[in-house]
Amino acid sequence: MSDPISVLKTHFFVIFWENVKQPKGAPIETIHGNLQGLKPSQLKQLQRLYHQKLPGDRITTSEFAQRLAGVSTDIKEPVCAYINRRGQVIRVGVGTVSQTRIPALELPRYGNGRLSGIRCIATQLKSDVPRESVLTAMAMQRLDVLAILTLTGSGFERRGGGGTGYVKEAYLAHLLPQGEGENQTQLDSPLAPVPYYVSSPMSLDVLSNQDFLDLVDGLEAEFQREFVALDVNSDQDRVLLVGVQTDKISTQRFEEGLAELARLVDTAGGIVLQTLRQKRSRPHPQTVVGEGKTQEIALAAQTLGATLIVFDRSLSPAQVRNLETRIGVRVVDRTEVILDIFAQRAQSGAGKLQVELAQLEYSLPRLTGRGQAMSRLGGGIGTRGPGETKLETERRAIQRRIARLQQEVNQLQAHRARLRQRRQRQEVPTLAIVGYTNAGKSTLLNVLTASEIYAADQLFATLDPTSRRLTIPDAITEEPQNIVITDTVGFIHELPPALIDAFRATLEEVTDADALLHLVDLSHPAWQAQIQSVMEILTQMPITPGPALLAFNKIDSVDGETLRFAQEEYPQAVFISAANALGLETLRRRIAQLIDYAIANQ
Ligand SMILES: Nc1nc2c(ncn2[C@@H]2O[C@H](COP(=O)(O)OP(=O)(O)OP(=O)(O)O)[C@@H](O)[C@H]2O)c(=O)[nH]1
Ligand SMILES: [Mg+2]
Repeated sequence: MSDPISVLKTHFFVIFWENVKQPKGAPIETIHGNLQGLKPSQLKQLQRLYHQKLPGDRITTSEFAQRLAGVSTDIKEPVCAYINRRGQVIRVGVGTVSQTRIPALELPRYGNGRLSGIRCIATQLKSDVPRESVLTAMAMQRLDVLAILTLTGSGFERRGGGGTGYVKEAYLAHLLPQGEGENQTQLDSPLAPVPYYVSSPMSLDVLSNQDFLDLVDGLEAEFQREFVALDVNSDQDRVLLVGVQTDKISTQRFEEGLAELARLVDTAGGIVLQTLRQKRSRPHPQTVVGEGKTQEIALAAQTLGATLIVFDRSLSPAQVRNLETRIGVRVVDRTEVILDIFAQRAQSGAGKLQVELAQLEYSLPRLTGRGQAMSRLGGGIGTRGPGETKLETERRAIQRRIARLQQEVNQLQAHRARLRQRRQRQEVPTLAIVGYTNAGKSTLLNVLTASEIYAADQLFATLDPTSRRLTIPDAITEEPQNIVITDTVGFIHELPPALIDAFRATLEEVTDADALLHLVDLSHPAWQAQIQSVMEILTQMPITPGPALLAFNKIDSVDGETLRFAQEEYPQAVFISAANALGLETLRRRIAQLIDYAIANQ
């Protein structure tokens, strides 16, 4: 249970379980697509396609193609047959390739080093060149090949059985490897068209004499080579970011949010392959983005071999489920990425405790939500079973664990309170450094107190508060006096509530301090929004913290204009560079004045 990921795994197992249980009772010879108006005899004919077995080394035989074209001509609808590498027909559907395609979650997951191992033979009523949507459907399924048969409109049954004359011509289509060098550009650009090959029309004879194995082996070797060239580290998540810009948010703010999300993913150890954006007046209730965008994400995930989709906003459990079903890749929101970073960073027992609590609190309503969604569908056959029971047990186990962890956090809180009380009895004033993550708080504490606590160009480098003694000249007498200065966990825009709750023992170091030093990274393009976020989080704290001094850091990498602007806007602030020890004497003096003021006004 110490591994919080196991909770999520169970969660995903449940999703998967529900998806596979349905086909169980259904007949194997299901005909997919629109069956309206079909006669029983026509349905039989379609079902008989399942009895065909094709040779493994041919795309199709003439006989199979004619039979498929015959049914299609009879029902005046396109028909698709999907065939695996063993030559078995695994799916038959009435409609185009995009209408009959295999749902993402039912596709074997080969990653983009391989094709899906399934080919499709499809009929097309008109003789036109295959349409874009058909080729997109091919790419989304990573089909081995797609053969499209155009129809003559008539034909006849031979005396010995089997039809002839139904197929007019054939097109052969398949995905193409990207070619060297192009990969890189595709990663940064908005979704480049997926490269594919479409033959000119050929006779059915030529198509059925093509060597299928040769073609597919050649393609896969090429895909594999490119995949290896991408230097894919199997431990790292390959990530697509998805941003939804609603009316409420400016383009600049939206882009800053996406840039921060990319850094979060990077810090968590993922590789961002591509960012997809959509403008909507409000998120789609079921899938956040619209149907077209969902398809685009699925296609990009298939082509780029993504293993994770990260959304820039909170997702409801139902939205996650809907998206995962459509895209076929794990979907998480921003909060989960932040929780994951915290889980990786937590070093001390207290830190680990708080992270686990936060993760459980985040996942609990999601498990519950799932239970409610299932019961809303009504009880009865097929709804009972290990899924629901397991979920209930799991939920209760998590609740018990949360209660126990909360108790431990309470003890931690009491312990920290006793430490602070002892300091207060000795009447040592306390100062807490707060600020947006990566502002330079730990670096400042190090340079002020000659310490060596961990500071790094990462988000959430610090999780546990660290206190050090700092000697500063008294504001009036200039006599050296000791205060305690505490480095704290960084804040972030829209801090997940589960984190605020779980880290309250740590955050109390902030609320209990005599005064605050609010450090701002002036070199960050979004520094103003970051000040705003920190202020908002501070006002949400149960106890209002003491007076605060604003300090702008990293002035060494700030242009003159920004510096002048900030000085005009915040004339009371201090301007420093912690890394280059600039402005520290002024800072010490101002801290002394602040402490003096805070004590006098208590
Ligand atoms: N250029 C410049 N970089 C700085 C300065 N101060 C800190 N940094 C860099 O900023 C990065 C973040 O510093 P930290 O001290 O870890 O920041 P923090 O606020 O403690 O961050 P978290 O603990 O992650 O919230 C590090 O790479 C520092 O080297 C500065 O004055 N100038
Ligand atoms: Mg830090």
